[in-house]
Amino acid sequence: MIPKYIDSDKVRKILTWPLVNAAVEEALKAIDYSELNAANSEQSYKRQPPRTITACGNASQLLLTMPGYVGNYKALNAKTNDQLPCSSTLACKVVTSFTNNQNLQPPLPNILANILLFDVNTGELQCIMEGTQITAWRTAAASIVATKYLYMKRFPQGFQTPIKLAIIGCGVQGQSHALGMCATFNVSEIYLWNRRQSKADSLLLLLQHLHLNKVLQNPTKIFVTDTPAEAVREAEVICIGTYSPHALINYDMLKSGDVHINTVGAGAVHFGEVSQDIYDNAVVYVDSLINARTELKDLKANIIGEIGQVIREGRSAENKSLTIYQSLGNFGIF
Ligand SMILES: NC(=O)C1=CN([C@@H]2O[C@H](COP(=O)(O)OP(=O)(O)OC[C@H]3O[C@@H](n4cnc5c(N)ncnc54)[C@H](OP(=O)(O)O)[C@@H]3O)[C@@H](O)[C@H]2O)C=CC1
Ligand SMILES: O=C([O-])C1=[NH+]CCC1
Repeated sequence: MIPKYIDSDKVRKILTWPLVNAAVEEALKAIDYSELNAANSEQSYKRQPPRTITACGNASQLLLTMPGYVGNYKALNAKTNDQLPCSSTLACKVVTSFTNNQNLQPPLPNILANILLFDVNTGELQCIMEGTQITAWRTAAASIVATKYLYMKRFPQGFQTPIKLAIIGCGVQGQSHALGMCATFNVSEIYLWNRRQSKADSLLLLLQHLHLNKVLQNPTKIFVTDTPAEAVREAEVICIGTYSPHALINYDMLKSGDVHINTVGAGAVHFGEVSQDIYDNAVVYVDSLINARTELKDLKANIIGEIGQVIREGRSAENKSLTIYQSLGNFGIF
């Protein structure tokens, strides 16, 4: 059987922020470190082993494999909301992170992804889905869900609470975080910083265009800053996604009071964009403890647990004004 190929145009057409946010919230909720092997033939269950990271030549060229299995789940028909028959999904996301791609002529994304879907009865490969955009949207959506549960829940207005947002790094991740956050929350001000300012300027123009065309509804004041410190000075929510090998923000730069940080980048080592003194003053939540155990083993931080547990138990984040969502990635299924 020749597997079906779903290209990036087809994938892009079905992505909307409400859809992706809801799917990612479900996926985060389903990650449960404590029940990893609780398979039961009657109930829905999942298996998501740790991902593998293979250096291909040097540490700036990586191959990541992210398998996942969900057994016996009942999805809803997106149009009618009717329950579909019970099904199972076996998938593996395969990602490359080659940090020189942006310098090629023409440039390629540094992060490229494909998602493989298999027949659950025979193991045959059924479908290859272009996953580069899904990765950009999914990662931002996970930060959005983390912001909703770790930050927005602190305020009586909840979702409608106006926020001042900082985007540190305006590459693929910075852009998807800016767009997703503005589409989901009431962002009153957004501060953009990028090492090469031209990318921050382009993101400013894109956001202005989307506001003008009413794709983004809430009015947002948009600023490009000269330094990361200026970008975060007023910010209540900070999204940082770069390949920087050293910290770009430290504790003294942050405003006092409630602040939430989504840190998604840093390349081969999945932390380090944020200084040690920020971790010293924060509580940290992750997407997947099983990956954190290896990938964050050198991070000195108060890691409370998985964001999925906060969602499942409906509890608030620890009573601390500074929270961090440390995003590693890894959804074989989404
Ligand atoms: N947690 C997760 O699930 C995921 C994490 N990631 C991670 O997010 C990060 C960004 O990925 P992506 O947006 O796709 O990559 P891009 O190549 O699109 O963007 C990279 C960004 O990093 C900046 N940058 C690179 N080196 C430095 C440096 N030394 N100091 C400051 N800024 C720097 C670039 O600035 P400039 O434009 O000036 O070069 C650019 O803004 C990576 O670390 C990647 O591994 C990606 C996908 C999923
Ligand atoms: O989950 C993911 O797709 C990735 N995490 C780090 C780089 C890509």
